[in-house]
Amino acid sequence: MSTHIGAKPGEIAERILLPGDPLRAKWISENFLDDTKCYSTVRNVYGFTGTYRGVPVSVQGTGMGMPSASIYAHELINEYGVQTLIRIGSCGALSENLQLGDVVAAIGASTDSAMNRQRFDGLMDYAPVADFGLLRTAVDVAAGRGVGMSVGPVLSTDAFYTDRPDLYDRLADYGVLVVEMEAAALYTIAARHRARSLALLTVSDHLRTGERSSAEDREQGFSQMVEVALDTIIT
Ligand SMILES: O=P(O)(O)O[C@H]1O[C@H](CO)[C@@H](O)[C@H]1O
Ligand SMILES: O=c1cc[nH]c(=O)[nH]1
Repeated sequence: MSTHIGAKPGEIAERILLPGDPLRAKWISENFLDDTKCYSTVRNVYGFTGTYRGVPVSVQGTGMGMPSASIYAHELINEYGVQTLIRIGSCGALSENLQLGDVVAAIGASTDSAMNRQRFDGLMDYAPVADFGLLRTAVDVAAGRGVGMSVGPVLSTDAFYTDRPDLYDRLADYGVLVVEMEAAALYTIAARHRARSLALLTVSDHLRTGERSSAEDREQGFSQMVEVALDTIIT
């Protein structure tokens, strides 16, 4: 058992999906994986291992925000030997070209978080990016499934509720498609420890139109993204 995960050695697969919402992890384990076992209920942030098309795959909730997601990414890689991590999250659209339910693959993640500023002594702006091989596979898988997945940069923010929407507008001017709260930390930690990571996101809110998905949709409405993530992670 690590500090925040209750699994015994060997109970977590080398391939893992990472939703923020622990109940999304449970829904995925019940509806997409076979032979599942819950390996952790610590803090009610559930983790499960099962198989997908015969390949062992785990799914672990990470909570909301980069400090929480960083703890899970760090312990999964360093204490359980996880090598491939795909975040499957919800996000808010900044681009007018996106609609609720659209899937986005994050090629890179800008951030307002101080975590990497501290990591590099405030002297460097590190550019957190997706693993190219995983991204390429996800693009192929989405195309094969007829899922119109957008690929582009995202914002990983510390604040779900922002006082500075003008800065979101400016980032959108620079091509940032959506806002979420974890990808930058996941990409940074995976790179640091030589693991592979990718963030796939489904648009749950639209910051231009004000549309919002229900809590139930955020928990159980992301089948297309989950299927793309699972086909990608076993390839
Ligand atoms: O749906 P999840 O994966 O939690 O992701 C998004 O939803 C949460 C905010 O509602 C943040 O964690 C954000 O990144
Ligand atoms: O607007 C949104 C929606 C989901 N997640 C976010 O971080 N922001």
